[in-house]
Amino acid sequence: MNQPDNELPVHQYESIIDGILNEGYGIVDEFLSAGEVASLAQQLHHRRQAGQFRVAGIGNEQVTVQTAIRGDEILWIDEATATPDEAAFLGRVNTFMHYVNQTCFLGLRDYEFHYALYPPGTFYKRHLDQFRSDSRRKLSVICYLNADWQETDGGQLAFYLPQTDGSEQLIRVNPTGGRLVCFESARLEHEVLPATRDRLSLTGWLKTAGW
Ligand SMILES: O=C(O)CCC(=O)C(=O)O
Ligand SMILES: [Fe+2]
Repeated sequence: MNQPDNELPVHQYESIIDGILNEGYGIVDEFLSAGEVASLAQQLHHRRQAGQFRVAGIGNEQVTVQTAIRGDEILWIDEATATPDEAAFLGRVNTFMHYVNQTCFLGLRDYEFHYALYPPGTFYKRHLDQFRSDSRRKLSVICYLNADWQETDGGQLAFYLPQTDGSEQLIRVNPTGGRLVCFESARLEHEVLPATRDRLSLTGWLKTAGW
């Protein structure tokens, strides 16, 4: 998955940044190839079968589990125990983060990522990703690991885009394998709709330094 500098997918980075600036969110397809999606999905399942996943919580410390708000199971990726594919994914995100810093001056320094699996019927109600006590989260990044996702499978990511007249526009994005979605963590309210099959992703945040 490592790419030499002269082959960086700069066009992908540019279209993500353009999307965030112009629409409030950026999307690129094929951030990961079908083969990469398949191997990361396999590693997710392997780790889940090994009992490494936990029901996700709400808030910084992930202490409160409230399935009426969110029903996904997650596993934070630890660089020390990452598989080569996981490390390569993080390396790619790191390259994107540095590109964003050079072009947008956001001062991003760090990132954190977890696998997420939403079993059928589970969801994540409308929310913002930046918690009161952690303003370091600047950009939310989600990369989907679902082969052959169909519209009828549900599980869309819904964005609530504020309009100048005070109304909201609802945008629905399918969690198509290989697709990467990125938006400002403090600004864009969003929701995960229930699906009829397992919904897999790598979700994370690009963060500034400090507290
Ligand atoms: O999986 C998604 O599409 C979004 C997940 C999300 O909103 C979150 O984990 O905060
Ligand atoms: Fe979120």
